[in-house]
Parts: sequence; C-alpha cells; structure tokens
Amino acid sequence: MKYGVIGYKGKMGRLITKLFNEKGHTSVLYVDKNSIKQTDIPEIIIDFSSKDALPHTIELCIKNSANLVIGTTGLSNEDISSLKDLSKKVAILQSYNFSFGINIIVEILEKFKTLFSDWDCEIFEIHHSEKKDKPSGTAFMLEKAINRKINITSARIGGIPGDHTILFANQGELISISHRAISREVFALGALKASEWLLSKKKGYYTFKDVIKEGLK
Ligand SMILES: NC(=O)C1=CN([C@@H]2O[C@H](COP(=O)(O)OP(=O)(O)OC[C@H]3O[C@@H](n4cnc5c(N)ncnc54)[C@H](OP(=O)(O)O)[C@@H]3O)[C@@H](O)[C@H]2O)C=CC1
Ligand SMILES: O=C(O)C1=N[C@H](C(=O)O)C[C@H](O)C1
Repeated sequence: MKYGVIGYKGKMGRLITKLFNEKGHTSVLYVDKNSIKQTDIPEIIIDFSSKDALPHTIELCIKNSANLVIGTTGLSNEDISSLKDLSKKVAILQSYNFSFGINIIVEILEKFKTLFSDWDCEIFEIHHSEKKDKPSGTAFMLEKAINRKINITSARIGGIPGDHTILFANQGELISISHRAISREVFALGALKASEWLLSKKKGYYTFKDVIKEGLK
C-alpha cells in the first residue's frame, strides 16, 4: 500500500515507517511539526503525533481521499466528533491502544463489568518520561469499558513503553488485571494490521476491536 505518516520523526512514526517499508509498503507522505514531503497519493494516512496535528491530518485525508489510522492520544470530544464527521467521507480506525492484549482486556471488562459493580476499582498506568499526556489514552479506554468514574494514577518514569493495571477489590478479595507492552513495536505491528484491514474499507468509523473481532471469527 502507499501510505503517509503524520509525526514521522517521532518514536512511533520512525518505527511505523521502518516496519511498513520492511513489509513492502511505500511511504509517499511524510508530515511532522514543521515539515511536509509528498511524492504520491497515499491510500492510508497513519497519525501517531499530537492532538494539534488533527485539523491538518483531516485536511490531508480529504485532499488525498485517504483512509486514516489514528493512534494519537489526548483527543477531546470535539476532536472525536471531527473524526466521526470525516468517517462519512473516508474509513477511519481510531484507538488509544494498538496492542492485541489491551483490546482483549477491554472485551473482558465490557463483558464482566456488571459483576464488579459493587467492587472498588482503581487504574494504575506507567509510561516513559517523554510521554506528554496524563492519564494515558488507554487508561481512559479502560475506564470507558468499565463504564463508571474510576480514579487513575499515572507515573512517568524511565523508558517504559506502557504498563496498565486495573485493580478490583472488596473486603475479602483483590483481582489485578495487568498488561505490559514489552516494546513499543507492538503498537507499530498493530498499526500495520489495522492499516491492512482498513485498506479495502470505503468509509465508516472503526476501532482496533473490530480488527481483533474479525480475527476471532
Ligand atoms: N494508540 C497507541 O497504541 C499508541 C499511541 N501513542 C500516541 O502516539 C502519539 C505519538 O507518540 P510518540 O511517537 O511516542 O511521540 P513523539 O513525541 O516521539 O512523536 C510525536 C511526533 O509528532 C510530531 N508533532 C507534534 N506536533 C505535530 C503537528 N502539529 N503536526 C505534525 N507532527 C507533529 C512531533 O514533533 P516534535 O517532536 O517537534 O514536537 C514528533 O515528531 C502520542 O499521542 C502517543 O500517546 C503512542 C504509542 C502507542
Ligand atoms: O505515549 C505512549 O507511549 C503510549 N500511548 C498510548 C496511551 O496513551 O495509552 C498507548 C501506549 O500505552 C503507549
């Protein structure tokens, strides 16, 4: 596929470009904070950058009729509405976490949340010290899956790619559900899987859960 990367100089942008090129895909659009280079029309645009990039990303998707895979976190409700509007024109796959593991945990939480309705719950997340947003997008995704207001504790230390733990406790028991991304390559692999999956879609709003669910059929 011909693809473009928004935030191509960043940690995720560099990994995505390396992985996609290794798999035989061709990078034709490179966008970062103060640079843009385009050599052809991309079929897919992949955005792992910043919330500030979103209006330009949307403009580029419309101009190129390109589908969008977006992993950027810290988006507002208005940003999500703009993406929903865009999904009437092109296909969009948005997720705050492109690992299979977190998306499986989300499925589990959505299915069993009512069993935990009278348990205390807290979310803990740890990320590398360069991460700009706090709490993580994944923590918000987990909170949404449990469908109630949950206290989230965040730490930004060292080079940790992404640790999330959900604790459920009552007076006699503690359940701990944990996920650790061992390397951020797992997110680049997820973005690749998502892009290959989205390529044939015409329009609509999808999440990474749609990709893993198809794999389960
Ligand atoms: N959904 C998922 O699975 C994952 C999501 N993420 C998210 O992806 C995003 C990027 O993460 P990461 O690669 O670690 O961060 P980095 O800071 O390493 O990279 C972000 C890149 O985007 C660039 N950028 C900033 N503003 C703009 C703009 N307005 N237009 C174009 N480019 C811009 C930055 O430039 P500069 O450095 O000059 O500011 C930088 O090169 C974050 O939101 C992060 O939370 C990360 C991992 C997994
Ligand atoms: O910025 C990161 O690094 C990550 N961001 C995402 C988030 O905010 O949840 C996903 C992952 O945890 C890594």
